[in-house]
Amino acid sequence: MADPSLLTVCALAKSVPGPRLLFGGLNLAVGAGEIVAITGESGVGKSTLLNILAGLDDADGGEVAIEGITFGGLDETARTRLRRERIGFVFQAFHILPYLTLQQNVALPLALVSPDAAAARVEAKAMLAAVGLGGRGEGYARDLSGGELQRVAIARALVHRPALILADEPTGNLDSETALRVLTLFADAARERGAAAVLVTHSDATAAIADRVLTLTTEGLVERAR
Ligand SMILES: Nc1ncnc2c1ncn2[C@@H]1O[C@H](COP(=O)(O)OP(=O)(O)OP(=O)(O)O)[C@@H](O)[C@H]1O
Repeated sequence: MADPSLLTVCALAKSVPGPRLLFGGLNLAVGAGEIVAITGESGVGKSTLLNILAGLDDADGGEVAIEGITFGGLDETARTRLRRERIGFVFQAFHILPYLTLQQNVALPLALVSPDAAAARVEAKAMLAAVGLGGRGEGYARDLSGGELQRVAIARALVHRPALILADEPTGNLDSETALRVLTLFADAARERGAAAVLVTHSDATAAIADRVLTLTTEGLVERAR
């Protein structure tokens, strides 16, 4: 049985201007080593939920705790630090910085928490190779396809071995073989070093590596029979 304390979400509520309720009374517990997939119709609020879990957006009510630490009790500096050190985030729009090389982009999470630039370079290089982009580290985002950018984003989210991985449609731009390759990285992070992962997805292959598949509704997350 997984330890339910890595990510706990209690009575979370969020509305957007309209006003329209995206969700209310949302509860979730994700243990170390557990992978949860979240599905739901377009516009239902999956990306908004992920942003709240990462402390990038505020809920209207409820609480999110990572390893027992609630975002609500932290100032902006402490929030940023928790996010940098403990979370790896794959954004739907990737957000690869155009003025840094790909290797520098991937090394960024390490550079922000450790002064050892040489070690960060080595780890970034290895991570790029792991997503099938070995030898491309000196290139820039402008030269990459959507699927390649997505893989750089995944390498950057995993390089600092975060306790919590949050990924928004992480295989949306990938062919099935490449998708399987990156999904193995998520699965390895969970099984080998006890990371917890929340993956927003429409893909059956991604749902297949998850321990639970949940559907987002206005009443919260509903477990899907498998
Ligand atoms: N700041 C905002 N102002 C108004 N509406 C917003 C705001 N932020 C989000 N929304 C709306 O909230 C809804 C949920 O958006 P969100 O991106 O979370 O959905 P999603 O489930 O991830 O969708 P998709 O699967 O298409 O990516 C959308 O209808 C969006 O237009």
